[in-house]
Amino acid sequence: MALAGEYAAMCNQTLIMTKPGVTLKKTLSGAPVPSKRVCFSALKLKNYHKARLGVKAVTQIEVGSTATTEGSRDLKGLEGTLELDLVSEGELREKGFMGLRKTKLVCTIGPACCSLEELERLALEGMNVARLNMCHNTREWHLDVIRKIKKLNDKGYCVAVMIDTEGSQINVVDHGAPSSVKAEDGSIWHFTAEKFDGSRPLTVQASREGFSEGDEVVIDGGMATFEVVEKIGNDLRCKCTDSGLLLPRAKLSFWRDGELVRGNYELPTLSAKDWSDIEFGVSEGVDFIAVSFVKDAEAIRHLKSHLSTKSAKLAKVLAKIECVESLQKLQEIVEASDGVMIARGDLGVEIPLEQIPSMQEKIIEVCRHLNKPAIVASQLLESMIQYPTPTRAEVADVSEAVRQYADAVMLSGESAVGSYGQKALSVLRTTSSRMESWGREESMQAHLNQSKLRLSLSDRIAEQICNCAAEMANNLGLDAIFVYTRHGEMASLLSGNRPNPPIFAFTSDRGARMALSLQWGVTPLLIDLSDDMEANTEKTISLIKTKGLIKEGDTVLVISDVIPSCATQTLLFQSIQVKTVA
Ligand SMILES: Nc1ncnc2c1ncn2[C@@H]1O[C@H](COP(=O)(O)OP(=O)(O)O)[C@@H](O)[C@H]1O
Ligand SMILES: C=C(OP(=O)(O)O)C(=O)O
Ligand SMILES: [K+]
Ligand SMILES: [Mg+2]
Repeated sequence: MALAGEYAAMCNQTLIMTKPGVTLKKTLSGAPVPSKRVCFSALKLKNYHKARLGVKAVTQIEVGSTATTEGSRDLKGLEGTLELDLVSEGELREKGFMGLRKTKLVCTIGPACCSLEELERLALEGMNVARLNMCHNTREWHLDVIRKIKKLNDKGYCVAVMIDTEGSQINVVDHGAPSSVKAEDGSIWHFTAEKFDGSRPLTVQASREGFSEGDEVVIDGGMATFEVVEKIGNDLRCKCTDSGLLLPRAKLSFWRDGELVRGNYELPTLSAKDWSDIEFGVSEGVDFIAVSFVKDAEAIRHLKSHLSTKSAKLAKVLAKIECVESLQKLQEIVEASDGVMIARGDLGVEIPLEQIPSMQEKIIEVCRHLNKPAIVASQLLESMIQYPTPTRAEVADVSEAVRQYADAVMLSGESAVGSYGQKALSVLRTTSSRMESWGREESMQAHLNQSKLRLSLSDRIAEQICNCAAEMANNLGLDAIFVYTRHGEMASLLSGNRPNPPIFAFTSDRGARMALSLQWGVTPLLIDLSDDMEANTEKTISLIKTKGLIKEGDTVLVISDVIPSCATQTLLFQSIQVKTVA
């Protein structure tokens, strides 16, 4: 009764309420819809001639056996097309509803996987999002990859594109060798911002003003360490104090008296190059923009408001959590963004490595509560850059991210430059699928409810619907959840409950479909939605049945948050129904 009471008190709208189990008679376009008694909630609202009664919001909770494909309704006008990607369709045919993988897979694209054939192999292997790290390679190269992915999507794949900004970091630009070089203990190196001609050159980006003698220079979070022995103008003369490898684009951090020197973070979150890369990404219609070294919510808000003036299709903005400031302002950053990447590479430079697993779990949990996807990134299968099998520890790391309910896991060098990118992706896929099914078998996924973080009534109703829907779907052992959603909001909200059955999100918005590629457990499908929810449901079930993907006796839970376009602006139609395919 809580929902009904709250609803009536706060909304002051006309409501139709009956006792539990009593069904209001109604017709929808003249078609009788049989409904059964359901011991589910004290509230049972029906879509009851809302226009006549002046009802602004209708919540319908209905459980019934409905002849969905044949018989009860005139299917004229219900023909249409349904875009389900090739890979999900194959997975569904082969393994059934419960075989659909929940954890999404992101691959960094680099020279090792940028041909059309290689990209297609990754798509077939389950890549949901292709990441382009703007730190590397040319504009033309990135453009070529984006165009190839569009080509694959035209063939029936559904791969979203993410660009990842370079951000303000100090990188090795040139260390005088084509690949990695070893720095020996006690050897002397020069760090310069200029092209350097002398011996042991190390050309690094950004100015090192403010750094002083005695500072420690740490390469790639500990691959090698140097001490600044002398400042010569704007250059630094450094002695290697801990030998190790210098990779071509290694990252540098400066430490003084055991504390990180924040000099490089005084640079803006988005540099002129980042803005130019973002313009490029927007003009190419990328789906996600991941912002490096986010320090507060302001940079994210600024970028989002900039994007909203740019084009109709809004790229989603992901905040990379990779510095201490982003941990300190985690909540506000997650709230402002459309999701996060837990960028463990740089994060591991800033906080002790042993803190990363617990920090990762905390970030994922904050994201789940705020209904934002979280990607776990960096070094998941690092050894596979060189070797065809992962270490046991790497497999355990991937499993842990899945157990923590990350929305997605990501490959970096493993796919970009590694010799076994496709195999690494297959390891991610099989490891996450196994962990997911084990979680279900052991009932570890029971009832992850949304907490009441949302403030508006309609948001809280949506949240309650998702809580109920997930609980019903799990308890009743339903086959699938169908969500009808214009902007993807309801589907992503439901994903937060991490229900057992797969979530099929039907949307007529291409951008919303792509954005859902990153959301745990959601298979996004493109379809024309009408204002008639019954018609939408019947049309989709009919089309899926025609494809042979759903059969008589399968049970689906149907949820909608579609706002009919013909209705008043404020009219909301939110419902839960259980349908048995006839
Ligand atoms: N577009 C690209 N072109 C060339 N090399 C790339 C590209 N993207 C990634 N790489 C390589 O893959 C490695 C891992 O990728 P990533 O984790 O994105 O970068 P980084 O190590 O710079 O943080 C990079 O160090 C770089 O060597
Ligand atoms: C993913 C990361 O960011 P980038 O590769 O851009 O440094 C990271 O630091 O882990
Ligand atoms: K980057
Ligand atoms: Mg980083």
